[in-house]
Amino acid sequence: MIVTLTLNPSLDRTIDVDRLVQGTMTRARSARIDPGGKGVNVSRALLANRAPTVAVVTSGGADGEQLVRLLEGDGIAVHAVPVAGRTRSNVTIVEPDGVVTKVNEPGEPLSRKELDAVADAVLAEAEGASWVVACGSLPPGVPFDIYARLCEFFASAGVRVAVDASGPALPAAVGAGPHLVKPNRDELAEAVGRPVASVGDAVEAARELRERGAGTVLASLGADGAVLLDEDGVTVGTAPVAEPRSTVGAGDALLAGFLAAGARGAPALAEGLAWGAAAVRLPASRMPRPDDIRRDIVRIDTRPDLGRSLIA
Ligand SMILES: Nc1ncnc2c1ncn2[C@@H]1O[C@H](COP(=O)(O)OP(=O)(O)O)[C@@H](O)[C@H]1O
Ligand SMILES: O=P(O)(O)OC[C@H]1O[C@](O)(COP(=O)(O)O)[C@@H](O)[C@@H]1O
Repeated sequence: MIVTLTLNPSLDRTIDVDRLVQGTMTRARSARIDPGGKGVNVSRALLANRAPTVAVVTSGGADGEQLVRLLEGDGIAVHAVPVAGRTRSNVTIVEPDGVVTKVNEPGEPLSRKELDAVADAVLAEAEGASWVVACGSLPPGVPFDIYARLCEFFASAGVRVAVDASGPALPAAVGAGPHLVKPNRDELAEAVGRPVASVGDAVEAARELRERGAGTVLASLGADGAVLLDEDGVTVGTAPVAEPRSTVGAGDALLAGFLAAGARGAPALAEGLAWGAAAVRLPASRMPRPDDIRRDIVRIDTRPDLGRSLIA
């Protein structure tokens, strides 16, 4: 069982337009709503591939109720913690040439009591779980070391913790010794305070995060695939997609595939890459099902070309 935690979930609104011109009124061609937030997406991808999971989410107002309804409608086990603040909406605007514009709301603050209720929910669900996966941005005012505290707590309880965080929450969590972190290229660069322009830069940055406390670093590099650094060493992989449709949630699909496949070494990296590539071929934040996943396109390299520049 994999428990995901999304403190700042969302209703993901994807709007297709012919052309977006800033400062003008644009009529949409179509629109859809998906349940969103990084942990939520990890649970959606796991369930779509019949891996047992439960999603712990906060839920506020009518939008929070809709989020829970959508998840339950998909058959996902949800542990919703009611909160006073409204669940946010994140908007993705897609143009026919694939240009994507995203606006993520900050979300609303959580009270001390609400945070305690979330902690109780995670604790209850984590009984007997293989992983707790804490993902996504933190609502305003939530302490940046909350994921770090989660790592420290579960280290003594014997449950592995994976963290997908940005900003100061990532280095704080790394220092608390998580079993796994999944930064993307920007998050990796911010965490080490230098640019990541090549595969070698990504490997060096991942190495630094391991030295600071992370057990495994799964660094996602968009179209350049991913770098895995764990106790077995460095593995780099790619899974090219000729015509990407939507990269929203691709990192979440990568992480879900990696965890579902055992979270270790080249086989898990290959599975994660296959799920990530499948997500990129699907519209909006649709998570891949078994029929969408092609493992034949994955290329794994245990002796990577460290000098290879990443796509700008
Ligand atoms: N344009 C793309 N072509 C092929 N695969 C992609 C593309 N963008 C993302 N992916 C896949 O999705 C994974 C996650 O994407 P990335 O953008 O790094 O993460 P995040 O969504 O967390 O920002 C990548 O490691 C890769 O496997
Ligand atoms: O918590 P954040 O960083 O605002 O991100 C939330 C957004 O991330 C997503 O989970 C997409 O994830 P990716 O960043 O992997 O594309 C959306 O469903 C959601 O709207």
